[in-house]
Amino acid sequence: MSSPTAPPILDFSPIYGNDSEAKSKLVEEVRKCCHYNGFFQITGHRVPLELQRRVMNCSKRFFDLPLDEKLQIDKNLNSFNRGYELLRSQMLEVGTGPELKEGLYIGEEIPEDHPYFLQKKLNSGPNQWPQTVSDRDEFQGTTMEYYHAVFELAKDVLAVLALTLGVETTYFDPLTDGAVATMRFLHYPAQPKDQDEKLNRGIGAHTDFGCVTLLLQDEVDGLQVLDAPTGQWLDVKPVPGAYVVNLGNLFMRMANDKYKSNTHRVINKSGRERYSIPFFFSGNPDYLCECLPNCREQDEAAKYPPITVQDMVTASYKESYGRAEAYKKEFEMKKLDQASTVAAVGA
Ligand SMILES: O=C(O)CCC(=O)C(=O)O
Ligand SMILES: [Fe+2]
Repeated sequence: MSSPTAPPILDFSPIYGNDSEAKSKLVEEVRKCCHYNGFFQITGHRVPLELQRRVMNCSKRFFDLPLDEKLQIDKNLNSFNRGYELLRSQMLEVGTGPELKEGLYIGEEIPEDHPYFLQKKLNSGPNQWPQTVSDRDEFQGTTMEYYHAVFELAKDVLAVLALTLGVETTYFDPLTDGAVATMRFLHYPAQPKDQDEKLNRGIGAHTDFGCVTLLLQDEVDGLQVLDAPTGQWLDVKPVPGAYVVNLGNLFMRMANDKYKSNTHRVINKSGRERYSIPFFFSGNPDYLCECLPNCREQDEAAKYPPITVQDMVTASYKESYGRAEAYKKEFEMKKLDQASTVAAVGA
């Protein structure tokens, strides 16, 4: 058996050109990746390197702020998933500790009179901007410029995914029109080198919830993808300017499990701070996710009933945050237990 290899790096530029042979080759390679584990990297896209550098600089400026200033925009203060998330808030992998990462959640600017806000659509509301970050206008401007650039790229990726399914590039327009996407600035502090691999995660083993994720990493590695057939964890080495693209659970469901949403994790053992910016494309909240064309044989049934983007993603969030809450409660109970034991001994 050949040894497993990390997600391939694909040149995306044929999609913007007229070389139909190069385009077909790209589509074929993407299709192969979708069947294998749903992960690939792309270069040759249209998001400028210079914009990626500016947005990474914004992210670092934010995380450098004192904790009390970051907590002024605590994401627990609103119900629409925007703002700052403290270290150790999430726990995606059963049996591990809360995750060693902090984040800033950003999305399309949705004012409080917008129908999406009024109807409580998925992650829809005003962004929570840090008031004390240096060069605040530039911070907001760059962040939104980047958000919109990656949104466009996500649409291009979906157009290619449509081609892999043998349908028109416009097939996903009803999914992308009015789509909701969430971007996270993430910061992983350096984990001590000798820390127990089993228990400490930057982000625990998980699959993504939505349709497709586009991830920008800095030059510090730490991201790993599980090679299901061999059980090995493969490093996804950072490639300057590239996006790691992976399919989420929603896309796998629509593809009747023919395309994969694969398990991945981050352990930052580099001894350095790590920064990344994942962009989670969910889709129009009202879009009804049904089995996609050419994803089943004629007599094969769809494995899943239709579900809206809104319902599918909301259910996934509830599950993962519920786990972190349950863990913290258990942890607090243990501390209380120990305190009462100590008190009894000391009495
Ligand atoms: O930071 C990374 O490299 C991966 C992040 C990730 O998997 C996620 O946020 O879902
Ligand atoms: Fe992920």
